[in-house]
Amino acid sequence: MSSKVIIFDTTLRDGEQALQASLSVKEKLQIALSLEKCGIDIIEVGFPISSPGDFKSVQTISKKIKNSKICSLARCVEKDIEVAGDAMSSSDFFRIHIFLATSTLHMESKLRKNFNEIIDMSVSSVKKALRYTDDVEFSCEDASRTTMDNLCRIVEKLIKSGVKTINIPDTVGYAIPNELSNIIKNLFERVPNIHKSIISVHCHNDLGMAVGNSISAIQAGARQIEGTINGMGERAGNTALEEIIMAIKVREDILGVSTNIVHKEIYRTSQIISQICNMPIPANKAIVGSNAFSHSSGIHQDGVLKNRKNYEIMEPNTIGVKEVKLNLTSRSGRAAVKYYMDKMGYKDHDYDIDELYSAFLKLADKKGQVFDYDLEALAFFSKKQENAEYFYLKFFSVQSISNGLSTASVKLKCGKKVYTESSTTSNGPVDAIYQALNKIINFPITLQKFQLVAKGKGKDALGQVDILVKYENRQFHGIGLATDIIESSAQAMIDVLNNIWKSQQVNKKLKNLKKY
Ligand SMILES: CC(=O)SCCNC(=O)CCNC(=O)[C@H](O)C(C)(C)COP(=O)(O)OP(=O)(O)OC[C@H]1O[C@@H](n2cnc3c(N)ncnc32)[C@H](O)[C@@H]1OP(=O)(O)O
Ligand SMILES: CC(C)C(=O)C(=O)O
Ligand SMILES: [Mg+2]
Repeated sequence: MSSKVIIFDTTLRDGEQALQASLSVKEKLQIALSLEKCGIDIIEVGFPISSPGDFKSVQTISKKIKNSKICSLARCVEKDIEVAGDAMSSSDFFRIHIFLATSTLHMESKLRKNFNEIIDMSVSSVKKALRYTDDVEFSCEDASRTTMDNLCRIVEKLIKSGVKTINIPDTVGYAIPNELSNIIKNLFERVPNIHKSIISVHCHNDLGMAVGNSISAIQAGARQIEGTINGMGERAGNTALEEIIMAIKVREDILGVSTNIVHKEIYRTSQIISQICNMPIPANKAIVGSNAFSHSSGIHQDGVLKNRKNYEIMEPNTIGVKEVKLNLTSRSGRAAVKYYMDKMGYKDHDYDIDELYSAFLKLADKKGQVFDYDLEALAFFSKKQENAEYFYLKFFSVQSISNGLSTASVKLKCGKKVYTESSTTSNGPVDAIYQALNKIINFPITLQKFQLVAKGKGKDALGQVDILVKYENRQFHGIGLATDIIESSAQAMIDVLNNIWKSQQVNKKLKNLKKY
């Protein structure tokens, strides 16, 4: 049996079924290109009979993708198979994926057919598909609720009729790991021609077991895993491919298999797909969540700083994550505070760690998250200076008109003086207000992240804006909270400006100290 597991991605088909609005041709192509770069073996790009738009995207993607195999879905319906073959005709090698339900429940109450009719429909559809390609996959939909006798019977017939890949879907996410691996083992034991095909599984996550089920299927002999990036898909989603891929890599000692994936592309691919599909990734999502490689509690941070392996089972840069984050919160200890001070170039004798740590705890309890520049301010500012905000927004007004132009005016208090400026742009009111502020401050800053979330429900919910800005090779965070989202955007920028200003004052103070 091969030690390679084929990775079959269905983000553009099963994943897209979960979206509130279908993707455009351009968006689908962008996703397909990133999956190809990630080394995905087979990309299921659509279900071309379902709409002219889907046909067009399958056609477009088929012309562009060269290093992954393209695949399209079809029912056991002649027209579906014909349309799938036509849509992919410009690809040098492609797969047609046919499916038909085999469980008694689906046969009786959905398809209204008996099992003999199901076998006939399946075998004749395979024959039709073989006219377009020699690579035909067949899925016995709802296989995990199909009787073992029926499953063995139909699988044998399908392999005989030329199917190269037999897929065993857990369509409704009902199976548990031991059960799915028994189904695969039974197929290997009871179907005489089973070794002429590759056995695949396609799991759904209704009970949160899609990845566990897929892994147990690999252990029982499955050599193709179907799933989606970030686990997107019908209802609770599909097997999250990034989790399977990394489980295979990290637990090679037990699983003894590998994939063709370019691991360093995983994080990037996940981010692209999340953004295009407008499906945010939960912070605690395995592998690709923003917390997956960050450490928050003091004991873990201390352990990681002594030896990363204490709390990291894989290196973040394996999947393309550049930085491990140690969050500075009131759960952090001295080790993390010292780590950030070291990182900024301060030596132990520059500050008193016990004093700094107790000031840090007070600030962390008040502010939630603390950043490196906050530590600097705590270590080198007097109490009075530390709490003083240098910049303060006294007034703003914004006008957006339908030809696309936005004008913003601001009145900003800078220390003891007040300045007024305005700016007009075609990039919307937030950009207009940011430009007006920067006309006054004139800091060479680059906005790296802008995130707006509603805190609460309804029209009067508070809008929280979090921004990340780069200034002279350092990153500064800012938060703004107001019911008016333009105001919260402006407040977030002013928070950043105050943080930069404080850090400049620390630098000035340290330079002056060095003179003596
Ligand atoms: C488990 C899965 O994920 S399967 C894939 C699910 N994906 C989708 O359904 C997305 C795309 N679907 C569509 O665009 C449409 O449903 C279409 C174009 C496929 C069909 O549209 P319609 O012809 O209007 O049929 P509708 O969706 O209402 O019903 C599905 C029909 O397909 C039949 N059918 C379902 N599966 C199969 C199959 N594998 N082979 C043959 N017929 C099937 C159903 O029995 C039903 O037939 P009926 O109308 O004679 O009762
Ligand atoms: C079409 C098949 C493979 C499917 O998506 C399922 O059974 O979940
Ligand atoms: Mg599915």
